[in-house]
Amino acid sequence: MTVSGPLEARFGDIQVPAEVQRGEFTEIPVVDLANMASESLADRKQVAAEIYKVATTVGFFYIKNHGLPQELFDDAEDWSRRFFELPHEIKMKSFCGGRNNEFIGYLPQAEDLPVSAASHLHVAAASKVEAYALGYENDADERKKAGDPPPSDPFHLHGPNAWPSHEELPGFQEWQLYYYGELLKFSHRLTKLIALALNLDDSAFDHLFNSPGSICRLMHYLPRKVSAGEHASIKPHTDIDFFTILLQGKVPGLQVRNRKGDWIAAPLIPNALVVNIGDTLHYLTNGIFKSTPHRAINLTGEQRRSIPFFMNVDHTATIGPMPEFVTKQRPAIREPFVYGEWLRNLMAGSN
Ligand SMILES: O=C(O)CCC(=O)C(=O)O
Ligand SMILES: [Fe+2]
Repeated sequence: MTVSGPLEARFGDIQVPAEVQRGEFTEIPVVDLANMASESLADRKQVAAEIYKVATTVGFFYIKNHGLPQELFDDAEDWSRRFFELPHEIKMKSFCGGRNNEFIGYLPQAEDLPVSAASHLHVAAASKVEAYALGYENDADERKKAGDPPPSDPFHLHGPNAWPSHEELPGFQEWQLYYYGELLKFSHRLTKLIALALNLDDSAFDHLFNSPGSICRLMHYLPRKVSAGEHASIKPHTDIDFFTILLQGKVPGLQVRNRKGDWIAAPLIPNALVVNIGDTLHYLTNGIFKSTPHRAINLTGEQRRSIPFFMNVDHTATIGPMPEFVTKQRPAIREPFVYGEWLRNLMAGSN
């Protein structure tokens, strides 16, 4: 792995206005990925340079010409609608509470949460928002063959996924695995572009994604009236993952906070997806890539269906500032930690 030239110099070189370099952006930039799969390394590096620019300043960007077919996303919205239209009792059969990995399964809106649910679920549940999340399975990973052993799981964070049965929603499981698999494949390619953006070998992150803890989440925001002083549907947060690829669907609602504290709306751009850098990549790059706070709010009077795909590293991966990004001027921002252990603590509410 090599980094050519001091990073501070690279950072200083980027052609963006000073206020954007300070994180005071007023819109979410768009990166054109048309050359992502070019045979020419120079072409790929040009796209990577764009990513470097936006990941070090805004931390959020749209991707267009990503090569994923619109049909994939139209189908996804349709399946999401069908899932959330199921009766409450059926959705509750996949309830995330009390499972090994409480990030997986169905999380009802706060109003419908069982009183007995653990307190951290009450914190996570939002008013007028329900969600359903799928975790990693070999079956969704094109690199795995039939008979391959399941991922090693020392932290008991992998599966099993919670599905509505074939009778309850025929075709849903198959679609979920397919969609997850397509997003996982694409995300792998994006990790390579990100490695290039950081002047690393494009395989530099491959070892972190053998059986990744990635999660595909269907989200359903019901229409709601927000009275004075009330806040967003999904509260301000940063994502804890490597990066997130978000399908906003047909209804906007995402807002991103700049470093002045202004909330910048992320409008819908046809056929574009939103990517944001998560805390894991922020730590790996020793803070060079920004994990930016955001929230979502649905004030349209319509139902909103978004689908974030959280690209996570392996639960067994050790995460910490890579030596390439640690200098005397930029000391390590945190100690290395094991990702799955950190998630476990998060679930226990102690991080
Ligand atoms: O629904 C959205 O637009 C964003 C959701 C989000 O930020 C999240 O689930 O982490
Ligand atoms: Fe998020």
